[in-house]
Order: sequence, then structure tokens, then C-alpha cells
Amino acid sequence: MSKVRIYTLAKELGVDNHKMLELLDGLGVAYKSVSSTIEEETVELIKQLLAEEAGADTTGATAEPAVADTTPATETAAAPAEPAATPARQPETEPAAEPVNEVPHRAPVVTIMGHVDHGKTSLLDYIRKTKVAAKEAGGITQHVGAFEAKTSKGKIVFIDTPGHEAFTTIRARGANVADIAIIVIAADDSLMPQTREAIAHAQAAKVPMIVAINKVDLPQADPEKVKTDLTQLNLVPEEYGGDVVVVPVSAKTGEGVEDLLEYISLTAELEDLRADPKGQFSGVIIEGRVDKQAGVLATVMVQEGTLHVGDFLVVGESYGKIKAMTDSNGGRIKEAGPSTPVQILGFSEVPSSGEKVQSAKNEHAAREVIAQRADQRRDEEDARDRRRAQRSLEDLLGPLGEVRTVNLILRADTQGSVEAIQGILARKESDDVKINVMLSGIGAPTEGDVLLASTAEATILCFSVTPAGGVKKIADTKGIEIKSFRIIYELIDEVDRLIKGNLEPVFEERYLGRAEVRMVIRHPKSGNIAGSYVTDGMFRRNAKAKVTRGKQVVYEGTVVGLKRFKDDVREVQTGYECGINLDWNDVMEGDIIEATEMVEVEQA
Ligand SMILES: Nc1nc2c(ncn2[C@@H]2O[C@H](COP(=O)(O)OP(=O)(O)OP(=O)(O)O)[C@@H](O)[C@H]2O)c(=O)[nH]1
Repeated sequence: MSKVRIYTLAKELGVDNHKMLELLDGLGVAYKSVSSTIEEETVELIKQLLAEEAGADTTGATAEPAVADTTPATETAAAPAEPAATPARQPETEPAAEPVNEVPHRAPVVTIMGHVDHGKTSLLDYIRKTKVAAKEAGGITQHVGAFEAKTSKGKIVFIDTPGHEAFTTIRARGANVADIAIIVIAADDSLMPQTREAIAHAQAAKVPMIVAINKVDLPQADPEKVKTDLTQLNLVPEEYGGDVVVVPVSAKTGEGVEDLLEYISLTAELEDLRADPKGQFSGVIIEGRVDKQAGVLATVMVQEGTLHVGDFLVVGESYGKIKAMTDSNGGRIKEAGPSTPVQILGFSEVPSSGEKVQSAKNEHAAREVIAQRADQRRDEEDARDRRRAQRSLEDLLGPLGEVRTVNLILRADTQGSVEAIQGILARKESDDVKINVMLSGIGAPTEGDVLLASTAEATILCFSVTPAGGVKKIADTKGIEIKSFRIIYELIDEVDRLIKGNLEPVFEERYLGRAEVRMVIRHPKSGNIAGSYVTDGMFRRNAKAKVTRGKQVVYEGTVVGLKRFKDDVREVQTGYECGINLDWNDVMEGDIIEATEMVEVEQA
């Protein structure tokens, strides 16, 4: 026997991958993932350890010391103490681990990305055809944006819209739906521009990747070339000593698809994906549309908690009540737990993909959340405008002591220009500043570039190419800068400016004002409101609040609302009476409320 893959050995010995990795850690053996290979001697050691453990279990001694002996000063070192206290039989080891694992595992959510025609749709179709249970009733499988595949290792949820646009649109709204990205590369075509883009998107999202080399059934397929080409992007396949999992597949014949599914499950196991079905519900919109008969339909991916028919949901600044729910097979369901895509009937407006979904106790609570969000949005818009005005004062900004990263997307007319610019940029890097060219390509920037830039806070620099009107417009609405140059050194000057200006904003807490609570008003909707008099400075909605009673600070929170008579106001100045609504209900007459706010400070 020679080298063995970790997961193969785990399977053979009937232990889970986590346990196997723990043992390897204990032995100080280096590995990159469960698909890394280990030496024969290590295999023997592992077998010995497991045998000792098994023996220890039956004799009543603890298994831990065997591992702890080889593990210098880690948490496991504490383990022997416990068994010493309970020297009798040992059901302890199992339950002791349980509190950490209270939250159950959930199924992985997978997205498939890659270049045009490399077989994303075919691969999804093959998996759907072979791994989705035939529908019990009706027979109409609607497109809902995701489907659940049943494999021998459990459920895997696939996002049904291939391509990185869908992935990044969701991410651009701050949500992450996919746990794992499959990058499909056709074996007869190797790396293509959109393959590179897809990889950049997955890397930006820090989502683990699995490469599926597709179309291996074709006579001209050259999987080895794909692997070598991948190394040029610093993605080194495992066989070459790296940690990138590469699986040859054919969406046509089905070859390798089982392996791919197995790798997905292995990766998911390592990611240790968990969600609490009993927790507070949260989810993300996968897609929304209007059906001529049914009305607004939206597919929601449940991420935490459980959805029930009748629940109130809030999306952005609108809400709905779930009238009916169907699973991705079209079957009516009453509830749905984590990692379940469900189609929901009950929204009044079509939500957009990537929007986050929350639940509310009742209609009243839903409306309140929406009102707060509208306020917050307005305040954020104001703050953003203020910040923009400050940012143009570039001269005020200088370099800082810590390592900073300037994220760039580079577009140029020829490969020669791209390489020339990258060469110069590499020389600009210093101990303080890292220049990260997330993506470089030939031709005008695309909508995908803008989305990537918006999620990664990157600047798009173009040399001898300009963005199309549509792309420019999207960039403007997202606040992404696309800068075009015809002279390389002007582009480099811009990078210098970005290097200087790439400072993290620093916030400082500033005193705003003080108010005395003169009476507590019970409000049916907002709870207890502090009828107060502003004795110093001013109060602003969303300010931070500190409540003092006598000499004691009794609460620290936020001013969630301000009222003058019946009207909601944003600010109240010294000498005025007002109603202060805190995110706290126990305010009392005589309390002193002090307001502060976080302001961005200019850095020297
Ligand atoms: N021989 C062979 N052909 C394949 C395989 N996978 C896909 N194809 C063919 O390749 C072509 C493109 O496949 P699609 O699945 O449409 O590719 P895609 O990546 O989804 O393409 P876009 O949706 O246009 O981005 C089709 O003609 C497929 O039949 C495969 O494994 N083997």
C-alpha cells in the first residue's frame, strides 16, 4: 500500500472526516484538505490510535490520553482531568462534546459557474434528472431558482441559475447564499475569460471552489491541459501538490458526477455548515416574478429558523404574509427549515434576488420594521453624501502604518497592455500596501465586473477601452468608479492616488446632548416614550443613548425615534421638549439621557 487519501481512510475505518483530521492534528501531520494523501506509516499510526481508543472504551479508561500524549499543550490536554474525576464507565466522552454541536448540520447550497457553453446547464440538468425524486403529483416542475438533490451523503441544494451574474447579484446585496462554487471548465476548451471571472467571483466571496472538468467524453478532451492552466492562476490541483479539488466529469454520460457530488458533501462536511431550525428565521430571495394567475411568487432560501404558512415576512421596505408555500418539486408544504428553497405566495411587490428576508411577529411588527428601515435608509443616504464630500479632499489623506489592500479590476485592449500594467503595479507594492488585481481581462468592462467591484470595493481601471453606456449607468447607480486612460502612466498615477487614499475610515464617538426625562408616556405602538426636556446640546434620531439614574448608568442603546408633539422629527435642540423613544422600555421619570454619535474623523 502506498499513499492514501484521508477521506478514503476515514471511510475504510468507519470514522468521520473530522475525527480523522483531529487525529492527524494530534500527530502533527500536515494536510490541506480531506482529499490530501497521507503516508503509509501515518495510516498505521492512525489505526493504532483508533485501536487503542476502542480498547480504552471497552475497558472503561478514556480514549483521550492516547491523542493528548501526542498533542503538546492544546485544549485536549484538559481532557484527561475530567475522566479522572469520573473514573467509572465512560459514556461521558460523547455527551461532553454535545453542547458545541447543539446546532444541527444543514445541507450545502451550491452554485455552478463557468464560461459560456462549458456545460453548466447540462450538468445541472443531469443532476436534476438523476437526483431529484420524480414528482409525486401534478408533474409540472416549475423553475423556482433552486432544487434539492438527494445523494447517498444527504441533501445538496443547487442554485438553478448558472453563471456568476446571479451569484454576484445576490452578493452585491450583502447576502451570501452559496456555500460552495463549482467552476465548470470544458476539457476541450480549458480556461476562458468567464472561467477566470467565475474564479475571481468565488475567491472574492471566499466560497470554497471545486473545479469540474466537463466534457471528458469528447475525444479532443484534454483534462491535463486544464489542470496545468489552472496552476497559472495559482490554483494548484491536488495531484500537483496543491489544494484545489478537480473532478473530471461528463454532463453527457454522467461520468464523474457521483464523484463530484461526493466532493461537494466532503467540502460541506469540512465547512461544518450548521443552522438552527428553531432559531430566528432569516432567508434570502433567490428570485421573484409575477405569475399571471397566482400573482407575485418569490423563491426564498431558508438560512436560519423555520418558515410556516401564515408567517409575516419583511423584505426591504415591503412585507407579506405567506399564503402558500411550495417546495422546489412543486409540492405544497406547510413549513420549511434551513437550506430549503421554497416558493412563496403572499408578497405584494416582486422582491429582487439577494434581498434578505426576515420574519415579523404580526402585521403591526412588520410595518414597524419597515418604518425603521425607511428612516435608516434616509439617514444612511445623508451620511453617504457627507462622506462623499469629505472623500474628495484627497490631499488630507496620507499613508498609514498597517498593510492595506487596493482592490483593482483591470481592463485593457490587448494582453500585452494587461501584462505591462500588471508588471508596473507589482512594483508598486510595499510592506504597507498590497495591490490586488482581482480580475484582468481584454476588452471593455462588463456588468459582471461592476458587480464584483461593488462587492469587493474595487476600482475598475481601463486602458484604451471604455465601458458601454449601460455598464457605466449601472456603475454610477452602485457608486463604482470606472476610470479610463489612454496613457499607461496616467493609469499608474491613479493607482498611486488610490494607494494614498485607501484609508479605512476612523470613527469617533462625539457628545451630542443631554435631556431630562420628565414623564413616561405609554404609546400603544412604540412602547414607553420618555417625555423629556433637552437641557444641553441636541438630540438626533439614531444617536447612541446612555441612560443614567442617580449615579448609575442603567442602559446604553439607541434613540430609535424622536417626536415633537405628534410629529416624528430628526433633531431636537436645547430648550425644547420632546418624546425620546429608546430601544428599551424601562425608562423612568428623573432619568438623564445622554446622546452621542459616531462621526468619521479625517486622518492626517
Ligand atoms: N460531449 C459533451 N457535450 C456537452 C457536455 N456538457 C455539455 N455539452 C454540450 O455543450 C453545449 C453547451 O452546454 P450548456 O450546458 O448549454 O452550457 P452552458 O455552460 O450552460 O452554456 P450557457 O448557458 O450558454 O452559458 C451543449 O451543446 C451541450 O450539449 C459533456 O459533458 N459532453
